[in-house]
Amino acid sequence: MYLSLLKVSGFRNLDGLRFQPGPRFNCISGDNGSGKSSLLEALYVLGTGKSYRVAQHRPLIHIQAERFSLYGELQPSGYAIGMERSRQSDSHIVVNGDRVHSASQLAAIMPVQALTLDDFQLFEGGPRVRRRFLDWGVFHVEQQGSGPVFRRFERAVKQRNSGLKSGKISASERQAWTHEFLRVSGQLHELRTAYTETLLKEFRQLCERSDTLAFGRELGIQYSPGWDSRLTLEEALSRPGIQERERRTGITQVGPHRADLRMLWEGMPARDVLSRGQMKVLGHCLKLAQIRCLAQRENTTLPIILMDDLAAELDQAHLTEMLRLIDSFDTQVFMTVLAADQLPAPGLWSAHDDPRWFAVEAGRVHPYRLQE
Ligand SMILES: Nc1ncnc2c1ncn2[C@@H]1O[C@H](COP(=O)(O)OP(=O)(O)OP(=O)(O)O)[C@@H](O)[C@H]1O
Repeated sequence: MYLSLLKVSGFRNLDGLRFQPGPRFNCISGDNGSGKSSLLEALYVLGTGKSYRVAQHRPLIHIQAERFSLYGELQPSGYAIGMERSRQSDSHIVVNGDRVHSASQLAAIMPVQALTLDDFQLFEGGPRVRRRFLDWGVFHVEQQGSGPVFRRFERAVKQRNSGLKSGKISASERQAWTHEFLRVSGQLHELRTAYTETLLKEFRQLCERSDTLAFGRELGIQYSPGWDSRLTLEEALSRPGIQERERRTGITQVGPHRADLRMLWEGMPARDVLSRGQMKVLGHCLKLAQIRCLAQRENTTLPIILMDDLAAELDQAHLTEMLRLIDSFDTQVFMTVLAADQLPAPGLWSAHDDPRWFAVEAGRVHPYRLQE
C-alpha cells in the first residue's frame, strides 16, 4: 500500500499543495519553518484523524482559514480518503465517497507509524506514552480481535467509575460492573502479554543486526499489568487499601488502564543511565520492531513510515544504520531533513531504487534530482 497523491489546503502553512510521492523512500528537505514537519503531520492526520504534535485540532488550521482539508489516494487499493475539519465542527471524513463516522476506521485503510524527535519519551515520558505505544501494536497485529476488546474495556472502566462516583450503587450493581471489568481486563491483559513477548523477540533480533545497535541488547523490558502481579486482578481490587481509595476518589485504582512497560538497564531505570541519543535510537528501534511484528503476519498492510528530522542528534553511524533498517521494510517512507547533504550517500543505505527527493519552499513541494 502506498500513497500516490496528497492534496492539502489550509493546514498550518500548507495551502493548495499537491504532492505525488514515490512508492518507496521519499526524502523531503527544506529550511526551518518551510513546512516539512507540517507535511508529515498532514499525512499522519489523514491516517489517524489526529496529530502527533498537538492534542487539539485548532492549531492545525491555517490562522487565516476556517478549515483544513486533506485528500489522499492509495494504491493499489484505489482508496480515496477525504478529511475536513473546521474551527467549530467535528471532522468530516469520507472514504471512496462514503462518510466514515470514526477516524479509528482509517487505521485499517491507511496505517501510519511516526518516528519523531520525541521517541525518547518512550523512556522519559509517563506510562500513558508507553501504553499508547503498546496498544498501537496490539491493535495492528490483532486487528480483528482487539478492536472490540479495547472498546469494551473503555466502557467497562467508565461504567465502573461512574458507579463508584455516584456512591449510591448497591453491592450487587457494584459486583456486576466489577465482573464485566474483570472479564474484559483479562482479555486485554492476555493480548498485551502475548504481544509484548513477540515485540521483545523482534526488538532483540533487530539489535543483533549490527555492532552499532548492539547496546540495545542490554535493554530489559518488563510488562507491568497495572496491579501487583503477584495477585490476580480480583484479589488486587478487593484489598482494603484499594477499596478505601476507590471509595474516596471514585476511580478504579488498579487494572490494565494503569499498565506500563518498565525499561531497565542493568536493573536500573533506563532513563537514568542512557544518553538522550541512545534513548532516541532505541525508541525508533522499538517502533521498527512493531513493524517487524506486523511483517511476520500474512495479509497485513505495513504502515507508511513517517520520520521527522531523523538526522537530528544522531551521528553518521547511527543514522546510516537506522536508514538501512528502515529501507529494509517493503513499505512507503517519508522522511524530513534540513538538507540532503545531512544524510549519508544513498548508496550506503538504500538497496532499492534511489530515494525520491522533494524540496519544500513556502508551503509548496517540488521534486528534484540529487546531484552525484
Ligand atoms: N496554524 C498555522 N497557521 C499558519 N502557519 C502556521 C500554523 N502552524 C504553524 N505554522 C507555521 O508553519 C511553518 C512550518 O512549520 P513546520 O513545523 O512544518 O516547519 P519545518 O519545515 O518542519 O521547520 P523545522 O526545520 O524548523 O522543523 C512555520 O513557519 C510555522 O510557524
